[in-house]
Amino acid sequence: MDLQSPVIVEVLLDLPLPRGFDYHAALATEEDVGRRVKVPWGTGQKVGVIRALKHTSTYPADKIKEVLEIWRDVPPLNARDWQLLEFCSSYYHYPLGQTVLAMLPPALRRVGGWQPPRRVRQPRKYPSQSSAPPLNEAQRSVVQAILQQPNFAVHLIHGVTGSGKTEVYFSLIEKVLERGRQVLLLVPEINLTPQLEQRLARRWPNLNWISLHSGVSEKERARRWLTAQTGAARLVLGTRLAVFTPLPELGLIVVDEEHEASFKQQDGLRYSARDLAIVRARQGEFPIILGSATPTLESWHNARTGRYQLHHLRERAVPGACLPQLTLAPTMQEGLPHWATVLHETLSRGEQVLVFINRRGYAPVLYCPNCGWQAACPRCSVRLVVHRRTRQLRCHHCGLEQVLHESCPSCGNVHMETRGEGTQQVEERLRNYCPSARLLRLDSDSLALKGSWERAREQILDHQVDILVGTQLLVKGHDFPDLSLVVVLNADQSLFSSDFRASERLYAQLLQVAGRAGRAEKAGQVWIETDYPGHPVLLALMQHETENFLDQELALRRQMGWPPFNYLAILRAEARDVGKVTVFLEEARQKALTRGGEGICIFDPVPSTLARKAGFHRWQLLVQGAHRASLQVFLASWVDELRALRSGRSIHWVLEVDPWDC
Ligand SMILES: Nc1ncnc2c1ncn2[C@@H]1O[C@H](COP(=O)(O)OP(=O)(O)OP(=O)(O)O)[C@@H](O)[C@H]1O
Ligand SMILES: [Zn+2]
Repeated sequence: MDLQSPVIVEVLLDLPLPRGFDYHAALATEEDVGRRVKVPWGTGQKVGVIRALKHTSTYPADKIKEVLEIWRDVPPLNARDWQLLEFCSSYYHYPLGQTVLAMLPPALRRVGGWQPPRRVRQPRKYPSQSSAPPLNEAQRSVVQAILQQPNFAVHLIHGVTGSGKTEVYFSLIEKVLERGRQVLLLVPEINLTPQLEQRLARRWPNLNWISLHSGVSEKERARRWLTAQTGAARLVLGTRLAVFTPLPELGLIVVDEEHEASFKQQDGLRYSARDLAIVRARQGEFPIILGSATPTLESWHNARTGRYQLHHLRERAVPGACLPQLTLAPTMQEGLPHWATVLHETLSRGEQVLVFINRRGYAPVLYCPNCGWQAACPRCSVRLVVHRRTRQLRCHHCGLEQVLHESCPSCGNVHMETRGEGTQQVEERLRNYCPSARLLRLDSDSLALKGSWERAREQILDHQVDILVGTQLLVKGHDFPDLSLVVVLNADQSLFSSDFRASERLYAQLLQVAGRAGRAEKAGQVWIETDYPGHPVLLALMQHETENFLDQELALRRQMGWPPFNYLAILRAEARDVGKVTVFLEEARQKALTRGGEGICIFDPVPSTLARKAGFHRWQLLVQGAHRASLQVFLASWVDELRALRSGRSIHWVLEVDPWDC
C-alpha cells in the first residue's frame, strides 16, 4: 500500500444493506482486516468488522469519518472464517454485515468493548472413566471405514436408537485430536449438552474443551468462543449457533441427530447449521459425520445416490438390549386406558415409565357446551390453551395471558368445558391411576428455570422418579437405562397435516420417543394410542423398517415433485394491515414471473399456517427450482428487486432458502 495515501477501511455493520461503509483509519494495517472496530454512526456509535483496506473511496473525502477504535485485544477473523461467512451471506441472500455480526458472540458486539469475565466458572469435575467400552464389531467397522478417508467426505451413520453412535463419534474424535486437529460436535438441543458434557469430561479429563449454547452467560460465551479461536480449546460441543465458531485447526465435524429441526434457525439469518457444517467441512477439506436413527430424506437421498457415504448400526449396543416391542392401542374415551396394566407391572418391577404427549398446558380447548363459544387468541389465529394450576388461558404463540373464564362470555353459561389433553391433565390422570408413583412433568413450562433440566436429569438417573410426563423435549437422544415403558398419547393429532414433511417428521418423532425404551438390559415396551392402526407411518414403525419407509417416502416425494427432488425458497411477509402484505407479495410475484428462469416455478401468495400472530397477518410465496444453482441465480437478482419495492418498506419481509416449514 502507498504509505502516503490515507488509509481507508471498509467496515461491515449490522445493517440490512448489502455493502460496507468507508472510514478513515490512519493506523490500520492489513493485519486489522477481520478485527472489530468502533465507528461513529449518525449521532451514536456502532461496532463493525473491518472487511478490507483501501486507497480510495467512492465517497467524498470530507464525508468520510474517522474510526473511533480498532480493538486488537482478540485475534481477527481469518481467511477460512470469511470464506464460510461469505458463503452463508450469498447462499441465504442475507447482507454480509448482518451475517458477520450475527455470528459474533453478543459480548463482542458491545460499543463498550470486551471485558473478560472476572470469575471463570470451573467446569464440573466427574470421576474419570477407567476406559472406554470396547467397540462392538459393527461400531468398529464404521470407525475403520470413516478413518480411511481423511479428506472431505460426508458420512451418514444410520444407527437404530441406542446403537452406540456416540461411542463411534468418540473413537473418531480421539483420532482427530491425536492428530492435533480441533473438533466441532453439534447437538440439536441445549438439554442434550449436560449428558454429553459428562461423557466428554469422563472420557478426556485433561482435554481443554468448551460447550457453547444459549444457556451460557454472555461474557462466558465470548470467553469460551475466544479459546476456540486461539486454538486453546480443542473441542467445541454446541448447538446450532456453534457452527460459526472460529476453529483454526478444525479437522472433524459431527452433527448428532442430524434430522432435528432445531438445527434450522427460524428468524434473522435463517440458516441450517447442518448444511453450513457440510460447507465448512468441504471448505476445510476434512470429513463430516451426520448421525441419526431417522435421517432426513435429504440426507437419505444423498446417501442413496452416493454423494454421502452410508454406514449402518443395526443393533443396540448394550449386550442383550434389543429394540422395544411396539403395540398400537385405540384411545379410550372412558375408563382405564389399555396400557394401565403394563404401567402397573412396569412400576412394580421398579422400572421407569415415560408418557409422551406433544402438548403442554391442561387442555387445548375451552368451550361452552351451550352456545359453542371457544376461547381464541385475539391476536393470533389459534385457540387459547387452558392452564389450570395458574387458572389462566394462554396463547402459546404470542404469550398472551387471560384469567380463566368462570362463565361463557357469550351466553353466560357457568358450566364451561375443556376438550383434549395437555401434559398437566395427563399428570393429573396418572396421579389418579398410580397415587404412590413419583411423577415428574417435563415441558417448557416446568423447565423454564435455569438448571432445571440438569436437576431433572439427575433425578431420573438416580431413580427418584417413576413416571415422566413430557413433550418432545424429552424425546431427543436421551439415555435413561431404567426406562422400560414408553406410552405415546394422541399420536393421531399429526397424522393429517398438510405439510409435505409431516410423515417424515411423525415417523422420526415416534421412533425417537420409542427409542428411549429398553436401552440397557431391561426389555423395552412402547404403547402408541391411535385410532388409525393402518396408517403407513405406523405400519412402518411397527416393523422397525426405517430404510423401507425412507425409500417409499423418497419415491412419493419424487412423484409429487417435492424436495429433495427440487429446491425451495419462501418469501414471507407480515404486517398489521393484510392489504399491505398482499400488495407486496403480488408485486413480488409479478417481478418473479417477469424474471423467470430455467426450471423456476412461482406459486401464488397464500396465508401462512399460522395466519395471524401477535396481531400481524402472515402470508407467504413459495418458489420452487429444479436445480439449486439456477434457483440461486434467480434469488440473487429477485432479492435486489424486492429491496427496491416501495411496498416492502412498511412491512416485515424475509426470504428463506431451504425452508423446513412450508
Ligand atoms: N460397545 C459398547 N458396549 C457396551 N455398551 C455400549 C457400547 N457402545 C455404546 N454403549 C452404550 O449403549 C448406550 C447407547 O449408546 P448411545 O447413547 O451412544 O446410542 P445412540 O446410538 O446415540 O442412541 P440414540 O440415537 O438413541 O441417541 C449407552 O449407554 C452406551 O454407553
Ligand atoms: Zn396469541
